[in-house]
Amino acid sequence: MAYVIALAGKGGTGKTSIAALTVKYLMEKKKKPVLAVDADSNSCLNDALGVNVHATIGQLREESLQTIRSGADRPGGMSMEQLFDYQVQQSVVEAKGFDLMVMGRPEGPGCYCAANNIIRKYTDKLSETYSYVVIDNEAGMEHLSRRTTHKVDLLLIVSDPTVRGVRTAKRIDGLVKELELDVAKHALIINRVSGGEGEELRKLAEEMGITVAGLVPQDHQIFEYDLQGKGIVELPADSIAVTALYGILNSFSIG
Ligand SMILES: Nc1ncnc2c1ncn2[C@@H]1O[C@H](COP(=O)(O)OP(=O)(O)OP(=O)(O)O)[C@@H](O)[C@H]1O
Repeated sequence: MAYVIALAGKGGTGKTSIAALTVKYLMEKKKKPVLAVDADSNSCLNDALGVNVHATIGQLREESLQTIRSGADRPGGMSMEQLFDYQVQQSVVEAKGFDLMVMGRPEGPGCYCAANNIIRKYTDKLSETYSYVVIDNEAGMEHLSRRTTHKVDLLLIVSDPTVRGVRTAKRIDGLVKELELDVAKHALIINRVSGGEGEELRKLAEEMGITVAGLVPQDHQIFEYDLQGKGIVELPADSIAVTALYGILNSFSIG
């Protein structure tokens, strides 16, 4: 069974960037198959990973529904479920060192939940094939209550370096307990820290009863890579964000 790391946090905190750098860490340090799952319809994990996506779960679901409605023949007489399983396997982007599955932007009533259920089912199914799964979750908290991520070894909650950010993180932290989610460990990363505020926010978070995993600094190289359209998985080892995050991840005993 894979070791599952999920990322949560409100939009714009750098959750997707931390997810991509976590994939980079696992590829470099563990050298075993990694599955990245973009379960956030608003984020672009593929850009951070520097790969193109040809089909999302949302699109595949739409296509399958159309096949059912049109009564068209299915290849090899496959059942609808077999066809969809096959398509999902085909949609997984195979990159150097990791694979990627994307939820996309499901349209129409009920589609969001359906796509979420599909992604959950396939994450479970595929987690038997991979040693590590990294899930970039929906921004905000409602996804946790939908239990997109039901077996999670490590949940990293990402906050920006603001008091409001830490308070939002506290709400997410509280939900983990309240909803009795299947999360073995959870901790906060304060991202984009550029000065003394990081330590003050760490203190505030700890006073609120949140476990702080560590601080990741504001890194100009991330901006440069974004500007050049390069995936941040290519960041060099001397990147200050990479160094800080690797230190944080080393502190967890990731199997
Ligand atoms: N440590 C960092 N240093 C510099 N820039 C960063 C850092 N972390 C993230 N960023 C930048 O902040 C912006 C938001 O990051 P990202 O897209 O990862 O956030 P997000 O929380 O996933 O947001 P959303 O859910 O809206 O996509 C991006 O432009 C990203 O390049």
